[in-house]
Amino acid sequence: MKVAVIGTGYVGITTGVTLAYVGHHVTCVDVNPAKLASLKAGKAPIYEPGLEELLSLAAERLAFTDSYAEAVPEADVIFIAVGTPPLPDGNPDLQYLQAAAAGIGEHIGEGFTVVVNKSTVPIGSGNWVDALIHEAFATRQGKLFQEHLAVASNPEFLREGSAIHDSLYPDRMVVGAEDQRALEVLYTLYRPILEQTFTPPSFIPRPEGLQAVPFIATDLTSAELIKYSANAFLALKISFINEIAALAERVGADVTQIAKGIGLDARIGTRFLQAGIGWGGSCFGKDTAALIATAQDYGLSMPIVAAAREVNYRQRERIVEKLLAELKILKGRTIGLLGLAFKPNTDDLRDAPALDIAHRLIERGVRVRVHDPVAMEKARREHPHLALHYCETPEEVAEEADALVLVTEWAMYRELPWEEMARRMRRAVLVDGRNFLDRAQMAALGFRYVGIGLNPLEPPRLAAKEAPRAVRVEG
Ligand SMILES: NC(=O)c1ccc[n+]([C@@H]2O[C@H](COP(=O)([O-])OP(=O)(O)OC[C@H]3O[C@@H](n4cnc5c(N)ncnc54)[C@H](O)[C@@H]3O)[C@@H](O)[C@H]2O)c1
Ligand SMILES: O=c1ccn([C@@H]2O[C@H](COP(=O)(O)OP(=O)(O)O[C@H]3O[C@H](CO)[C@@H](O)[C@H](O)[C@H]3O)[C@@H](O)[C@H]2O)c(=O)[nH]1
Repeated sequence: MKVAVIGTGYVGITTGVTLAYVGHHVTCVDVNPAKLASLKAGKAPIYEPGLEELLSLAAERLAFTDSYAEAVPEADVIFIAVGTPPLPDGNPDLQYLQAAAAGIGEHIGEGFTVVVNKSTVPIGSGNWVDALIHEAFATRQGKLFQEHLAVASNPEFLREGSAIHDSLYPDRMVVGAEDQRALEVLYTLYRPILEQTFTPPSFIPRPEGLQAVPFIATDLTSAELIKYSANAFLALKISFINEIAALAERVGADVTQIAKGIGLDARIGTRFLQAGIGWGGSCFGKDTAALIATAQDYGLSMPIVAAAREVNYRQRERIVEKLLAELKILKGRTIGLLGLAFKPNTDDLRDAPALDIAHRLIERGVRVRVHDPVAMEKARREHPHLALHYCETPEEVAEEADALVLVTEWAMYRELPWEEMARRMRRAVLVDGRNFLDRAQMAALGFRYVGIGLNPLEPPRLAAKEAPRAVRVEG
């Protein structure tokens, strides 16, 4: 099929590249000339594992342009994947969506076209996009008949850092539409993924046992609300375990044991119960705020979602409190942050806890040294006024530091020469904001190790002779 993708951010470029990889002809449109130049040169404009390799494998079926006139008229399916960043009142800024819909309306072709909203948008946006396309078309050449256009919602659930994996092997595919033809076109478009008939790229293998992806066909409004509900639920799962972590610390329990103890109940599930600094990134904060704002428009409050936000943002201040408890005075101290990106395997800094914590420390008179394996250049560019001391290596961050905070659990931080790091520091205080490192090992190396919700005592272990009777879960 011929596909156009409007917007080549994390979602747009992943959608474009994976659809081209499974056999479709895709033209990606963006208004950012730097992104287009990079993509045309075969370079990924973002750090996303596997993206550049897939760009190269699918190159002959991919084109990049800033022209709607080039991409839209011939397309059978047009995806909208522009940003919907938050406004100060929590509502998403829809100006990019509006511009995309207008651009599509001005250039849409004569054949039947499905316009698919992949951006995360407020309830009712599908109908709004439909109206905008008709309006823009009308200014050009009169009435656009309903038989030429169907608008669908196809929310995206990919995670940054594993975007290609999540797009090739999604847990489910959700499509909402009022027009059955749209559902059929999208089923056909996604068939290679739904039925897993494509040959997996060697560097992102198919998960064992995956044979087919559930296809959820629903109405537009439900599809839009599914996206917000999924993100809100995941966000509150993390906030829940962080709330328990705070209590665990007070009573001398261990949150990692609690997460395991509740998570193995299949109704709860072990994933997204990792206590720590809390969530950041471009989606959870924005989407929980948007859900609350939408509910308000309909005269409802969302106390559970609001509480999840409150708990989350409190976690960042708790790091400062832990540093204060260790160092007593913060003014004049040097503190090193390991990791800037909001999670590993991405260079995304949107709502990154590291930047927020750095800001809070600088306000209290701390000198902040930072390291991140991929996000430093972006941080310099996007936050020129934040007075950070960027270090080329983690060892440099440790130099004369009064404390280190591990903010992002990059795999490389496990392998650091921690003994040497401790020697370089003025005080070997280590706040592990992700409970990522081996606390016993760190203590043995001379660190004062502070985690999130951890019992400083090692838990007792079952004697080995008891093991054969039951499945042992340890670690
Ligand atoms: N990032 C994620 O992990 C993720 C996952 C699921 C859903 N989403 C949702 O998907 C949407 C896109 O998110 P993102 O992170 O990819 O955004 P992004 O900011 O990375 O990318 C948006 C792109 O759209 C381009 N753009 C803006 N206006 C345009 C226009 N009029 N025409 C063409 N291009 C235009 C921008 O230049 C940019 O390249 C958002 O609604 C987001 O909530 C994001
Ligand atoms: O147990 C956990 C799991 C995650 N996090 C944090 O939560 C944030 C979000 O992580 P993750 O969900 O892996 O990354 P995103 O790329 O933000 O993906 C989320 O947001 C996307 C945008 O809407 C959705 O598409 C995805 O399904 C949804 O997982 C990060 O700061 C993580 O450090 C935790 O603190 N504890």
